[in-house]
Amino acid sequence: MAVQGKVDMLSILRDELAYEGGAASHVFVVLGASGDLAKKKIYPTLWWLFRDGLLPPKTYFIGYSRSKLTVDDIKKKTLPFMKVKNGEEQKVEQFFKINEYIAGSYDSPGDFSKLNKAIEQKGSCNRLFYLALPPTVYESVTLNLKATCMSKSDKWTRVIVEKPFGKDLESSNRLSNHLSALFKEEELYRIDHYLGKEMVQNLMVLRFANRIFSPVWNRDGIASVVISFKEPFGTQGRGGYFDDFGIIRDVMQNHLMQILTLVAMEKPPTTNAEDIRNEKVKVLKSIQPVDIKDTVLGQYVGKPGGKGDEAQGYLDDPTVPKGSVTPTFATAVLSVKMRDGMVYLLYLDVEKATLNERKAEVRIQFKDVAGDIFPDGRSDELYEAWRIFTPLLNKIETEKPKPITYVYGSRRPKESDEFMADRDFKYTGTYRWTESKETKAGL
Ligand SMILES: NC(=O)C1=CN([C@@H]2O[C@H](COP(=O)(O)OP(=O)(O)OC[C@H]3O[C@@H](n4cnc5c(N)ncnc54)[C@H](OP(=O)(O)O)[C@@H]3O)[C@@H](O)[C@H]2O)C=CC1
Ligand SMILES: O=C1O[C@H](COP(=O)(O)O)[C@@H](O)[C@H](O)[C@H]1O
Repeated sequence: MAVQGKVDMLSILRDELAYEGGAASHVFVVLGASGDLAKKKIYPTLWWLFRDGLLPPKTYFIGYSRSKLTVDDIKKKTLPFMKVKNGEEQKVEQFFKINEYIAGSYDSPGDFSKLNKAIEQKGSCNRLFYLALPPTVYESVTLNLKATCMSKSDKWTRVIVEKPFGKDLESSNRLSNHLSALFKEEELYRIDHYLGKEMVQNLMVLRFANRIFSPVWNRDGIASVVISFKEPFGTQGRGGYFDDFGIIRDVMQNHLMQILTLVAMEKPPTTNAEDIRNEKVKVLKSIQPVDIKDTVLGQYVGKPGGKGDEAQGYLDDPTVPKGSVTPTFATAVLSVKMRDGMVYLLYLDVEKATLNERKAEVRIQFKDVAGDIFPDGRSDELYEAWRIFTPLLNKIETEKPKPITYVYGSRRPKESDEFMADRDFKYTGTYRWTESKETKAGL
């Protein structure tokens, strides 16, 4: 799980570059430059930093992956995600001028030497390597980086690895050992970009800095919590990574667990990263492994008659192996038993290609209050409002009375004024149909 405080690329670059005073050269290498993360998040973020003048003057970008591409190909892929405004076209050109692309494999020392030569051409520089890659290649890539691409002399190297950190407990431990044998802790960043999201960061403030929620956020107040993630699009060519991992590893084990810990943890003594981490770990230790009987798994199929992406089921994505049973949907129920006896029931719900809206949501179900005056749980307002109108609506349905007519966009029909006048209706301050009536009502 990511270290709190080292959350997104923006903060990494700000932290790392600040103490250089902008004097040194920097080379940012995107490994997996041909992929989805690179085009949707990494290149756009680099562009925004460049556009807003947040990078040191001598900064260069190198994309690296196996696909035979050019900088122009990268530009075409990522432009739709860069949110370029009118008048910024020239700046975009300048941005791509400081980009390079190198095709190479993830296990060839020769290809990493090529990459190193390209970096060396920028002179003595600090180096950041962002692994926008499936975790299956982290070991070979980092071995090659260590052997061939580290900064020389007084310059530093940073290696940034993405979630999921491993594929299961064993491979995660192995990866930890592998990375710590190669790099110092200060050279390593483990990223979970959900920690950088404003709403996620606000969860602690919501819980621990106000009087509304703190008193009810306990075993007496909360019945259950539902944490959901829904996306309106499918894998869109990410089968090379996704099919090996599936939705539980992709989103549930990391993004949703980070949210879960922030929802369920006790108040930390301070907002210091270690204190928060310790509280989160206590929550995680209180959760039993998820049982298959408490889980529902699914995989999306194309929508009959749907257009474009909608028509494409998971198995129709050409990057997904035929007959794959990898889940793209999962719901799981967990229970967290805290030391004070507090029990949360947690529903985790992750879905790709489901709604036509995108959402990540935490829903808290509070317990019923004692002495509930609405014992049958019926929404009484709704019930009464329908009770009042249903006989009328039924009558209209059966008798079909002829409606009076009125002209589109005109004032209300004259007949209705007469109808109201017949009843000696007292107009009140809210009546707004005609100027004369408004005046009469004293508005
Ligand atoms: N996409 C997203 O929105 C986000 C993704 N991430 C993380 O980023 C990482 C990469 O994800 P993403 O970019 O979506 O995945 P992609 O499937 O797009 O993979 C990235 C690149 O890796 C190479 N690749 C793909 N599959 C394999 C494979 N089996 N073996 C070797 N190389 C492969 C491909 O490049 P080539 O063939 O050219 O070498 C591909 O372009 C993952 O760890 C993911 O969890 C994190 C946050 C968001
Ligand atoms: O890590 C990932 O996150 C994205 C969703 O993140 P968002 O910030 O774009 O909402 C998800 O699409 C992807 O599958 C997963 O790898």
